[in-house]
Amino acid sequence: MTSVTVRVPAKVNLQLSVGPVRDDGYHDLVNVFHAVSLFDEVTATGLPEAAAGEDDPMTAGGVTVRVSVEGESADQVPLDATNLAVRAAHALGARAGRPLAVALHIRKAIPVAGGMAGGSADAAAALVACDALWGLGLGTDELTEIAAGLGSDVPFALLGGTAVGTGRGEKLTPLPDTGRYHWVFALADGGLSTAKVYAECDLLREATGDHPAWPEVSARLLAALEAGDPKELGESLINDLQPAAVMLFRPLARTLAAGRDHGALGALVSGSGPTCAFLTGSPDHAQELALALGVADVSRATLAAHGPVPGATVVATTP
Ligand SMILES: C[C@](O)(CO)[C@H](O)COP(=O)(O)OP(=O)(O)OC[C@H]1O[C@@H](n2ccc(N)nc2=O)[C@H](O)[C@@H]1O
Ligand SMILES: Nc1ncnc2c1ncn2[C@@H]1O[C@H](COP(=O)(O)OP(=O)(O)OP(=O)(O)O)[C@@H](O)[C@H]1O
Repeated sequence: MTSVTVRVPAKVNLQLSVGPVRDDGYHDLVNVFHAVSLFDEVTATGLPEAAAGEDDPMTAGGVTVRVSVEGESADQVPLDATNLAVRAAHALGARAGRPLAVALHIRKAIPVAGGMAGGSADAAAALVACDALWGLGLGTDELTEIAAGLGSDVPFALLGGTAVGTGRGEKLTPLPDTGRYHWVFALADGGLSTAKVYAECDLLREATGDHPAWPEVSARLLAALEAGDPKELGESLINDLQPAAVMLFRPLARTLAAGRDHGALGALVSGSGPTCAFLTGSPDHAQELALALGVADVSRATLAAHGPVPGATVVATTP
């Protein structure tokens, strides 16, 4: 094979309950992930191994990676070895034990630094694409282990669907697919740093003397998912990071209010934000809400999407 293309979804968090800070600086979570039909694509193309050279900043452990990006906010995506897809290829290639070289091309549709795990998605896609390109044949367990080392959200981007994440979000239990949910996402002008939003959450809790309880999965949310009931689901959505995201990005309060005023069944900040997510009852309802939010001028752009959808999947190969 000379090239492999993988499609990978964005996520929204149906429940993000943030527990106490751990000794390693991360927070224990209950994180109900939901993959939605907003996709990045990563194409991995083999390069002659002669491209590899240890003095090249894009070479690590005998693996040389080139990266290019097009699409949504492509200018904000790093093109050096900090790119999460590059880090994924380096981590995977290290398991091959032979010199390798690959070009990664990323087509972005997931907003950058938007709380929808776009970088994590690209890392997961790069793992799947390079595993196929290099014929490594690593199993799900091994890929998931490498994914968890790259970031807390990366294992879910491999899995997709709807799943409960515990630990720092990397330990996953899939939930059965019982419904199809129609979402509208309001994209913000700018991004938020995930680490800063967690830090702000800690500060707010300190200021209010609010000690977080050990997080537990919401029984109401699980029942809503089991019943496939969007109205119940809308009323069960939880994001403990929302107050912190709104504090750091004040216009979000207006965006969320506009969604509720225009009939969303549920409205919340997606993960660490600043994208806002609105649950609707049907594709038509989603289109109407997207239009109304556009007219209200409370976001940079609106996108309709549905979930759940599968995780990182090979969509094309070139022999
Ligand atoms: C907000 C979420 O997107 C919700 O799914 C995730 O919890 C963040 O996942 P991610 O972007 O993959 O985050 P990582 O790259 O693992 O960590 C980035 C930073 O977020 C904070 N972080 C992340 C996950 C976690 N359980 N506790 C944390 O405190 C830490 O400051 C960490 O340094
Ligand atoms: N492939 C990539 N795509 C987007 N951003 C990347 C990528 N690799 C590294 N980054 C860096 O990571 C930062 C966070 O980007 P990302 O789009 O993953 O944020 P996010 O969606 O808020 O993350 P999460 O929801 O997982 O917390 C960006 O500001 C960018 O500098």
